[in-house]
Amino acid sequence: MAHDLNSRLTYPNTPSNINYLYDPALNKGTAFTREERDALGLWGLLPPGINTMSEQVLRAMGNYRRKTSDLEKYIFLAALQDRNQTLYYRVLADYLEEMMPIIYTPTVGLACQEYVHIFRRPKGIFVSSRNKGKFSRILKNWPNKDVRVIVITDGERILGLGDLGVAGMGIPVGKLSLYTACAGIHPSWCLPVTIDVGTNNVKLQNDPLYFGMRHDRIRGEAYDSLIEEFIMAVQDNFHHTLIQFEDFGNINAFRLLGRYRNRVCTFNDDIQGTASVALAGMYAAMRMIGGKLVDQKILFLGAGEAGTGIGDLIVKAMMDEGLSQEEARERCWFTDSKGLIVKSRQKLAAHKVPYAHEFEYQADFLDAVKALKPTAVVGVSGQAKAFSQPVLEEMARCNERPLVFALSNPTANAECTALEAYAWTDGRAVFASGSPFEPVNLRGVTYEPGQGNNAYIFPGVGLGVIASRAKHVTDEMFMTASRVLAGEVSQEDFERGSIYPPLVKIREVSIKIAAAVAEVAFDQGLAGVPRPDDLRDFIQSHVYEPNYQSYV
Ligand SMILES: NC(=O)C1=CN([C@@H]2O[C@H](COP(=O)(O)OP(=O)(O)OC[C@H]3O[C@@H](n4cnc5c(N)ncnc54)[C@H](OP(=O)(O)O)[C@@H]3O)[C@@H](O)[C@H]2O)C=CC1
Ligand SMILES: CC(=O)C(=O)O
Ligand SMILES: [Mg+2]
Repeated sequence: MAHDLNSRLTYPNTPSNINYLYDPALNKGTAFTREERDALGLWGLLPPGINTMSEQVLRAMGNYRRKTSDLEKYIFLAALQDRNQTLYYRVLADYLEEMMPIIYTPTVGLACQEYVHIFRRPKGIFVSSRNKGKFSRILKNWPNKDVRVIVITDGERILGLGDLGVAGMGIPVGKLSLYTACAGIHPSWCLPVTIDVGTNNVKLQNDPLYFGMRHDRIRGEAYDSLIEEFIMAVQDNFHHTLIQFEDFGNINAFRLLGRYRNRVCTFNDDIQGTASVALAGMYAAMRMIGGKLVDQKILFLGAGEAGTGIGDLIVKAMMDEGLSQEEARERCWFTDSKGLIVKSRQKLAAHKVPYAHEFEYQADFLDAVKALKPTAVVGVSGQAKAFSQPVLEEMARCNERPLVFALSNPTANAECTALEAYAWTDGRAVFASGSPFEPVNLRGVTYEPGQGNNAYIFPGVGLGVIASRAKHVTDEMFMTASRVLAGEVSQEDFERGSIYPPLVKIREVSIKIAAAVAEVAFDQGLAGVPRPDDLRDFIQSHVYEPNYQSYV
């Protein structure tokens, strides 16, 4: 008997009637039609009335808005995704602006911090040090065989929140929701992965509810061999799968990008996606206030993945505009936790070395601003409030329109708020932030700053790469994405104070980015399919719309 029960519980090749209700990819809930209820044997398992999807959206939104905290809203949406995937993506598509701060930064950060306490059902694949040698077999446990994009984290640098171990899984899950919501990548093509190599977060290790590996982080060769095993397991199991590295610590991120970028189809979102969205912001800012990229002097607070990633792409973009590499690097300055990066500093990490200029060392950021008089400050340090009133006042003193990008996430880690950026620069700052801020009203003027977040980039780049079956992801693709994104910012956006298009346009923008990225793949000889006559139609043919399929 027990055997019979177990075999019934095993997922059959042909879904049984109950699978149509309990498999989120199949479920339509009260929207199953009469004909489907007849054909699938669903009468009696549902209330007799039949709802349209619009009615279901209305119900979902009512329930969502009744939740009194953002974390509760997150849990509601996660449960909806587990229950009825199509409806989940429909409400995201219809209410993206309202839901983005819940499924993504800032609330996803809180959800990761609370992950082991709010956990209901697993999403994605977990591989750990315990499974060494078995990664390929584990990937075979994933029910979808046609996986086109993986977002993987090892949980070491989750937003600006540090090491969250296996609880970092909320990030790949959230990023892949955006792949579908913002670029229409089919949900069944998406696989979130956490590689659990331990955690150095003592609080988590001591939390009785923690369900990750309770040892310190594996480092060195042992770590590298786990990553290598995973990359090879992906090649064994799937074909043409894009692997996005997300929120790895920089102790590993740069090395892994260097090792894999020309071997498989991969990119690091924090290094390259962030670079692309920041460069787009710079291009758009130049359109907004006039001026040339090559005339900017940019001072970064933070010289890690995001910071030097942005620096490296801006250098490439300045070289495109005629500067030598050396001249371009001289326009980018960095401070890290030890102060201004200058030639005299000893033992700099490799990613910082190109930006160690001959200059007097400054320990303090304000002193660095005073000494260098930058046209732009870019915050990618995870340090809340580091763009203090004196810093912003100094920027406003030296610049008619200072560029102030507070890109650190989540909101509580932003280098300054939107209100601070405008208030301390007499409303003259060109401001963007990694996490969203409410519109600011200052002396009768309303500012609606844009979100300088890689979410504007990775879905479109991913779609272009997937559709063209590109072998590798190149810097030219990210630069192209920056140009397309900047070109989508309208005069109306500038007038409300934004250097990014509104989120309601993100799907349309992502599709344009995808077409341009695919074009680069064809031009660079990296595409794995023949060049289509109409790239736009070709991309569109890969786009999933969250509508119910008919089962009869
Ligand atoms: N808006 C967006 O799209 C994105 C935003 N981010 C955000 O950027 C932040 C950093 O991410 P990432 O670059 O990957 O992280 P890293 O850990 O790679 O880099 C952080 C950098 O900040 C520096 N830093 C730390 N404390 C201070 C301080 N007190 N003063 C000056 N610098 C300091 C570190 O210095 P040191 O080198 O000395 O340790 C390091 O250079 C995070 O908050 C993340 O959420 C990241 C990716 C995308
Ligand atoms: C947005 C993002 O990727 C980060 O903050 O890490
Ligand atoms: Mg990230």
